[in-house]
Amino acid sequence: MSGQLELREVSVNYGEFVAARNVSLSLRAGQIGCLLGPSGCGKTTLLRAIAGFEAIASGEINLQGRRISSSGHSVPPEQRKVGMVFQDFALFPHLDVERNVGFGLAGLDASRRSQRVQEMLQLVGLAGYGGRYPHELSGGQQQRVALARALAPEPELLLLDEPFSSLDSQLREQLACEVRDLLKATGVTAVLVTHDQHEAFAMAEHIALLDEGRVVQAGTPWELYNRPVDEFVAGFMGQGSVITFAEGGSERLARQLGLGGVSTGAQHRVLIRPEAVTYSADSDLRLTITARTFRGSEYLYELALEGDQRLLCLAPNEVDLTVGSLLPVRIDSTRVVKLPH
Ligand SMILES: Nc1ncnc2c1ncn2[C@@H]1O[C@H](COP(=O)(O)OP(=O)(O)OP(=O)(O)O)[C@@H](O)[C@H]1O
Repeated sequence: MSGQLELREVSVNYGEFVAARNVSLSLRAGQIGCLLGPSGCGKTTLLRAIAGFEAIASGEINLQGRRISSSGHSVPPEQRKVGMVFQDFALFPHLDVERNVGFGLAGLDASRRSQRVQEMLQLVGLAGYGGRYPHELSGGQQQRVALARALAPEPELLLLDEPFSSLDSQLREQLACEVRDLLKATGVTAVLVTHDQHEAFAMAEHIALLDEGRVVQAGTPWELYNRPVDEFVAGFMGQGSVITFAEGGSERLARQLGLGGVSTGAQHRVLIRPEAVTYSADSDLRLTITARTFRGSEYLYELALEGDQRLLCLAPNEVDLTVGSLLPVRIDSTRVVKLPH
């Protein structure tokens, strides 16, 4: 049922404007990929190109080894075996849940269709809801119906366009995990579009981070978080401090932080995530607290370094110190990432 997806050097233009430039992405059958990036970076454009709603200017898109898009050639959307789930669910308001889910099953006879609809409702945890109308469901339930409708015709590929962004944040994370498990259970290949790195982390096995139409870095969530290729990736994937070690003054700061081995003498920058900085009562490294935020189980402390630089530290909430006092910390140098110039 599921297909291997390959985008090879795909560019999409709107007139003179290049919305996606030489984008490559490769997903194995059954893998969940993610196009991640800030607003306007070209995510939806690429998803629409994969679905067949947007022509591509160059490159090619292959699904299950079959070329579905290249410059001047495009298999129509309805022949691509691609299912879609949208941000606003896009359910038919005048159809009940059963008829919404069965919408793409016109080719099946009535009993087979009804059986498939029930299977799908069971799969998404909505057995017994078939007679309800969309307005009688919560947002999370509506999105599950949308998912059931998209999966019912057994697509080779499922495309999800910001599927959780209209839901509140707690439900979003819960549903993202549920949907990942569900997709893995069905074995369908999927591409998620989102601007939210937590959603990407919760669902995707492979992420392509885009900026201004280009892939800046592609890899596993772990690689993008822990081994960002530049400051944009580092900042987009999570909190952290980018510390500059200036030429000349670098040795002192590096020694102060216990990062002598990381320092090279020449000017360079490193990324230090908050979890690499731990509260350690007996540490000689004591830094002034400039701000703190309560995070429930932890405080996020902002600490002053020389040259107006800041370091972030996540400390357990029993470490309850006020702004202006000194926080003793240790930095795990193995988790410090050297950034390119
Ligand atoms: N039909 C169109 N005609 C001209 N330009 C367009 C068209 N659709 C999108 N664009 C432009 O292409 C760029 C990429 O848009 P796209 O919708 O793919 O971004 P996105 O990453 O999905 O953004 P968002 O997260 O805000 O939905 C934007 O600069 C947008 O203004």
